[in-house]
Amino acid sequence: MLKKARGQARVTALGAMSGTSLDGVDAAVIETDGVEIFAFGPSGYREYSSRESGVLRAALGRWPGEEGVAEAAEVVETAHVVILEELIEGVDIVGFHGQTLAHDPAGRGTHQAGDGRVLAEALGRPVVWDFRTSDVEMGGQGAPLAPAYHYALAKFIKADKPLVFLNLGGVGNVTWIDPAQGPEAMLAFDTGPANAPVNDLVGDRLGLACDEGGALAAEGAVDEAILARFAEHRYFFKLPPKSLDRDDFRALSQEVAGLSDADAAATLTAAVAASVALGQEHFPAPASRVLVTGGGRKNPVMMAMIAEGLGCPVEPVETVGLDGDMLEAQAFAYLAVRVAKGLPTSWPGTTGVRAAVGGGVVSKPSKGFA
Ligand SMILES: Nc1ncnc2c1ncn2[C@@H]1O[C@H](COP(=O)(O)OP(=O)(O)OP(=O)(O)O)[C@@H](O)[C@H]1O
Ligand SMILES: CC(=O)N[C@H]1[C@@H]2OC[C@@H](O2)[C@@H](O)[C@@H]1O[C@H](C)C(=O)O
Repeated sequence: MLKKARGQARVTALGAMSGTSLDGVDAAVIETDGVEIFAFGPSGYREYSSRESGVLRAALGRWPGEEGVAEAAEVVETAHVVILEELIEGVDIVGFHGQTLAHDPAGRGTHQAGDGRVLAEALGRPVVWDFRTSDVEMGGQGAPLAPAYHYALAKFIKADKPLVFLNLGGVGNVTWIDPAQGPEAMLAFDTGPANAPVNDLVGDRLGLACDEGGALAAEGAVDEAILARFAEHRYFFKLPPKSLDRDDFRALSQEVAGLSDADAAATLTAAVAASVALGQEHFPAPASRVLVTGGGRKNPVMMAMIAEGLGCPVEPVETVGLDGDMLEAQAFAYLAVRVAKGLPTSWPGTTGVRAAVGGGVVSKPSKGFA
């Protein structure tokens, strides 16, 4: 049902994100006209079982048609239907990101597992999906896409000075925003690895899902020689926009293989902070603050190391009343509405695309939802 607000069609949108941490599906409702955010609605989380995350992990780096991909897509679709059905009441449109299995914008493209048509049928709602492909086809990186939403959030919190949103998921990404200018003035890019290498380390060595509270890293010493070599990686010298695949920094994980558990965790955590510090060199002007979203904001060791490398306050998005667990799911709800309205979802400054583009495919259920 469409409601009228401030002369614009106000849409209730449900977004879902299955991130590079491979831990589960976040889903969240927002109300928006595709420009302004009017309200935040309910949200939910569906964790992947160890079997499911194993299926996804086994399909990492694979492309459509390759072994294990159909099974991964089924896992993604099934998990999404479970959590989205819980939140679907009153929802007009769904934004479905899917699970990135491979990302190679300069080569084979970008691959998110999960078919939006399956979800449209199961949920009886229009589903917007495949958000990244057309951006890549138009010369963009296909990522990050959250900047459009970050811009709306900057307006929502009434920011008046340049600020940065930093997402610490499996991979890190930043959006630099000058609220005095339009979205085309944003600069966004993936900073480097975030939680994925730490998760892989503690998973492989200790059977843990993550370094809870950064406790292991806190006990260790950073290997400065490994960190210095990491900072020489050619990625950091590339001008943004630029993006990463989950495992593009495999060499770093191999380098810490000879360290103790604690020293390896400390070094991988310091590498996250070093990438953010190197990233800030690219900002068009200094940021007044960095607002952190994603699971890494719950790691105080990671947060302290990042703050040390930046010259401004580094705070979780909760400081300004936002939900850092659901922000990306909200972003795909917001992007779905933008796609449905023919508004751009990325710009030359956010993905390097040749011109502002609205990516995404809209799939409608075969049986009537107007
Ligand atoms: N309490 C905590 N202590 C330490 N780390 C944590 C904590 N909570 C979450 N994390 C880290 O955050 C990760 C989840 O982050 P998030 O949900 O933002 O990732 P994602 O959405 O999968 O990733 P992406 O943004 O790359 O798509 C966990 O896998 C873990 O590494
Ligand atoms: C290809 C892909 O899925 N990239 C993700 C990943 O996870 C974080 C970072 O790398 C970011 O570029 C992106 O996700 C967020 C939601 C984005 O597009 O903004």
